[in-house]
Amino acid sequence: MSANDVLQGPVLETRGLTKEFRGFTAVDDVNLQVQEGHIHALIGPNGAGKTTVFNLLTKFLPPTRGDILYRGKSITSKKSNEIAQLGLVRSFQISAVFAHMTALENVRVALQRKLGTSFHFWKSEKSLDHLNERALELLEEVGLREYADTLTVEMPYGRKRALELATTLALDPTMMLLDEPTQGMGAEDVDRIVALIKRVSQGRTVLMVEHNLSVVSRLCDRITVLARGAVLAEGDYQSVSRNPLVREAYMGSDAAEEEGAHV
Ligand SMILES: Nc1ncnc2c1ncn2[C@@H]1O[C@H](COP(=O)(O)OP(=O)(O)OP(=O)(O)O)[C@@H](O)[C@H]1O
Repeated sequence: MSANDVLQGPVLETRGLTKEFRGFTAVDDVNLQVQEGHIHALIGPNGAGKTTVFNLLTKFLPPTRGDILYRGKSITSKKSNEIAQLGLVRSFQISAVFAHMTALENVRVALQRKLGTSFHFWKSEKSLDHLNERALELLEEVGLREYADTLTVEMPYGRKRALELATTLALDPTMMLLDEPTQGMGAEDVDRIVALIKRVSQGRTVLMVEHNLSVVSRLCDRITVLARGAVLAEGDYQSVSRNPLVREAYMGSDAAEEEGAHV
């Protein structure tokens, strides 16, 4: 295989990815391929294994079997921080954003985390200015410039989720893993986040777990449907939503009810 073949392959790939919890197979021989530049959704009814796949991809959990490849190289035995350094970054949950710091301070902390190792960096006033500039740029990018000095605890929920994206972008990801980015949002916030994800995904690859199928239909190039830990179907929104197996798997589940509510 030439170097070119590697670059043209999927950005992120799993081969036979399996996770068992005391004999219960939560993720069952999953072969996932995420192509460069795509927004790829991982969907499926409750308990399908989506969160477990995410936890495996970001090394929160070790797999029982199988391999994970990023840009053609195995990352199966790497740690969370090591894969973040490779550019594969999971969005932080709100709980990881400091409630009693301002939006600007939170983004600055994320930027510092990225630069963390270079202590000498902090000795220069100039570099601190630069950090503030970059933090403001990131807030601008997610439409939060006016919230720069607002305490995070006082921000509306939808804006906190946007801040979460800004702190993710601070780590300079080439690929972002977004865990239910529109969860718990009203329609207006959902629209704003959809537009935001569209914008920040330019030049990047995104894999997202998302229950809201309207969001998936508007954003995603490709969709993988999980059911009972295994891949049930894969394709674009049209083909997946017409698939009788997918319809059956969603029938009677909470996700089907959500679909009704959102589509
Ligand atoms: N640490 C664990 N120990 C035992 N079983 C687990 C553990 N984590 C997940 N499971 C089980 O694995 C299955 C898949 O769970 P997972 O949370 O990955 O599904 P999901 O698709 O993300 O569901 P949801 O949409 O409800 O968040 C479930 O049956 C769950 O009970």
